[in-house]
This record gives sequence, C-alpha cells and structure tokens, in this order.
Amino acid sequence: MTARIIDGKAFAAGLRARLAARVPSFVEKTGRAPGLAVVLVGEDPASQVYVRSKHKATVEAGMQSFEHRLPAETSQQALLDLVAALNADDSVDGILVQLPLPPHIDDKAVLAAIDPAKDVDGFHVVNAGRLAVGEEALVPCTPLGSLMLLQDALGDLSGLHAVVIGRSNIVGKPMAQLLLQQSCTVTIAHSRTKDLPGIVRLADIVVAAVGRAEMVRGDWIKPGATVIDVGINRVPGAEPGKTKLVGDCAYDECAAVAGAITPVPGGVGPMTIACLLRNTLVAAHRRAGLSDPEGL
Ligand SMILES: Nc1nc2c(c(=O)[nH]1)N[C@@H](CN(C=O)c1ccc(C(=O)N[C@@H](CCC(=O)O)C(=O)O)cc1)CN2
Repeated sequence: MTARIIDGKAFAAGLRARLAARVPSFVEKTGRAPGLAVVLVGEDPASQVYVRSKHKATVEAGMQSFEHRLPAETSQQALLDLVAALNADDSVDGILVQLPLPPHIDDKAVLAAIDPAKDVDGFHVVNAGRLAVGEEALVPCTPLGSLMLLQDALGDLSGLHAVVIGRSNIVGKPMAQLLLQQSCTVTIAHSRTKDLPGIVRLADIVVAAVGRAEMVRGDWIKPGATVIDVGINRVPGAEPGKTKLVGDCAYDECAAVAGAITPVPGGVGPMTIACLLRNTLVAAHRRAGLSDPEGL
C-alpha cells in the first residue's frame, strides 16, 4: 500500500481563506478588526521565523498584528508587566508568548498570567481544564489542526483506536482529549511505554508527537492506518553543512504501509498558524459577546 498524502499546507490555506472571509462581518459589527499580540523574547532563529510568519498570516487575514520583540535578558517581571498591559488592552483579542523562553524565565508563570479569554495558544490551565471536562475552551493550535486533518481524511472518528505518542501539555495531552471527545478509544504512549511498537501496531490512528527524529518505523504501523506526524526535527542533510526537516516518523517506511500520512514539512506545521488565526477570531467573537463563527 502507498499512503495518501494529507496536504496540510493546502488545508491550512483553505482555512485561512475562510477566516479572512469572516473578518469583514466582525469589523462591521464591532467597528474594529480582531487583534493578535505576539511576544518574542530573545533571538532564537526558528522562533524569529515563526513570529514573522504569524505576523504575515495575521495581516493577510485582515486582522491587527501587534508584535513585541524583547531582548533575551528581559526580566520575568518585565515580561509579566507586558502581559498585564496586553490583558488590559481592549484592541487585543489574542496573546501569544512564543516558546521556548530564555532559561531564566519561568514559562509556567508567564502562561498563567495570560487572561484565559485571550489565551489563543490554549496553554493556560483554565483552558486545559475546560477542554478536559468538555466545556467551551480555547484549544491548543497544533492538536486542533491535527484533528481537523484527521476529520477531513477519515470523516467520523467514532470507535477508532488512536495511539498518541507523547504526553506534553502542549500536544500529547490535548490531542488525547480532543480524540476522546470524538469518541475514539485513546491510548497515550510515550518514550517509557513498554513494547511501544506493539502498542502502535494496534492503532487505526497514530499521532506521533514525541520529538525524536524518525523514531516511528514502518513495521510499527498497522496496514491502512492514518499517521499524523507532529514532529519537526532538524537533522543533517545529504550535503555537508546542510540540514533538512524530518518528522517523528520514518516517512518512506510508514507511507509504504499507512492508508494516509502527513508529510514533514507541509503536514501539521502549517495548521498551527492557521488555527492560531482561527482561535483569535473565536476569542474576538466571544469577547465581543457574539456567537462563535460557524464552519471553521
Ligand atoms: N507559543 C507557542 N510557541 C510555539 C508553538 C506554539 O504553537 N505556540 N509551536 C512551535 C513553533 N510554531 C509556532 O509557533 C510552528 C512550528 C512549525 C510551523 C510550520 O509551519 N512548520 C513547517 C516547516 C517550517 C520550516 O521549514 O522550518 C512545516 O511543518 O511544514 C509553524 C509554526 C514552538 N513554539
């Protein structure tokens, strides 16, 4: 079997176009565009690229982008003061603090300081708790985007066995909650799981979010299963001095067995920014007392 490639780049472009089409009616109703504030501390090269992409995508969607770039030596208190100011700013509907933060800053304290109503990353414990008990929440972007790709590929997920490899608060745990809400049977596996290949072989859906380049091998995959690869790992390329991006799954091996698979790059990654814009539009509607935009 050769897997169908799940084109996250194309799906994300469609979602961004649908979002952009909703912005004018929000502007008409409220007299302002939804606003997203992104905070970057330091000069991590990958983070700089992601923050630039977020700004570009926000502006292209017709939303307001507020970028705050702070030096690496910024104190935790200065960052908390900025978050407090953004919480109080009515033109800001969404606040995102780009991760990772420099090591002298406690990221938990910073994430906890964001108003849950503006927490478009969905990382605040209030949003994590609401997701866990099935209440209205802002949901982390990467798992939300992964779920959208799964639903587009498979339709109804009810009754399917999903194995999520990875237990992070940002991807693994919320992904498992979202799949449970879709009535999947969910197993959360991780690097210490005994007989990980044997557990993964039981899965109709594999979500790999373990952060280890090409760890999931082709002979771990049940024939016809759907594979969602959340990993983004930079490894040495074929030419000296060059690098390339690979996922947590050995792509060629897994694609030879799976029914459908997301590539890296071009799979889940582009969904992260599209879902950030989706969460910003949703947060803006809720803050303005409007019902959630439909069909997103
Ligand atoms: N506050 C947050 N910090 C971080 C998040 C996040 O969701 N919130 N996620 C990642 C980085 N990230 C967004 O911030 C992100 C990562 C990857 C992509 C993406 O589109 N990747 C492309 C490949 C890009 C490349 O060539 O390097 C792909 O997979 O196709 C978008 C956003 C950590 N920090």
